[in-house]
Amino acid sequence: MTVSFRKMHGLGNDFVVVDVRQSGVGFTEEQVRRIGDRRRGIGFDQFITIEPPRQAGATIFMGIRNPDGSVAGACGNATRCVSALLMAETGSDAVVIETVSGLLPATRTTDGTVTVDMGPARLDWQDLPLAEARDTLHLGIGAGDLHDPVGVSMGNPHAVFFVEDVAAVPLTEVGPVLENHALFPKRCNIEIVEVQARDRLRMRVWERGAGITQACGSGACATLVAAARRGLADRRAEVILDGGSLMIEWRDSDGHVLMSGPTATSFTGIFDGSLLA
Ligand SMILES: N[C@@H](CCC[C@H](N)C(=O)O)C(=O)O
Repeated sequence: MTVSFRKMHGLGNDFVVVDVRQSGVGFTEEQVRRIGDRRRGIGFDQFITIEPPRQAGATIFMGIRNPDGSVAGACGNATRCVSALLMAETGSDAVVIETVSGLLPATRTTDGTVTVDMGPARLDWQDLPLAEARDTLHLGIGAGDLHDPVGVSMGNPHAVFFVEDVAAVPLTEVGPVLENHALFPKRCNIEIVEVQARDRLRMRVWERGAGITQACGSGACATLVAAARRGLADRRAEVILDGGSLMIEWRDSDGHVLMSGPTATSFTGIFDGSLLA
């Protein structure tokens, strides 16, 4: 059996996308790790499966896995990429992506930008989850010069640290320490953020199960929410990541977070048998 895939990215946050709606093919944790090897496999920040929908109203179900094989509850950049694929397939400018965290409606504008309703920001300590009850506005932990992040769940956990200069933070050192902090029983995505203006935030990310990536859509959403909660930003802002910018809005009426940005396909291919053995 041949299995084809598509390599996509959103601002350099890259994905192997496999459509298993017809074949029903499944991938073990070991296979995902092998495909994720950037020298011996293909390499990706997230491995994405397009599956038949499980809930009424959804166009497809999207499975999300990190290079270490772990399952993730949200991936903003992949949601835009998969939405663009389905829009091309259906000819519609509106689709609904289902994940383990819920239904995410997406729309496309004439310039090709895709906007995803990432759902409500979840702010209770159980939502992340944390190991114990704490106010998510002040988690009170730290590493190196980083201290006291804001906790936000966008269907996956984020801890957002505010700093003077994102370039000065040794993210490869503090990232793994904070990702695996005892306060996070399911580990955590770590964002460091420099507030440049009330509508412009510069962010770098250490992703759970992936390490430093060029962009993290759910992390950009968590960043805006955290900055607004701390009174540092308005409810709509540009979030500038290593790979480019996303526009993020935390809607007043229902607390949903809207993320807008580009999508791209790099190439398509067919898995060699040895990767799936
Ligand atoms: N790159 C993603 C987030 C991917 C999942 C994350 N590493 C996790 O484990 O929660 C995005 O664009 O949101």
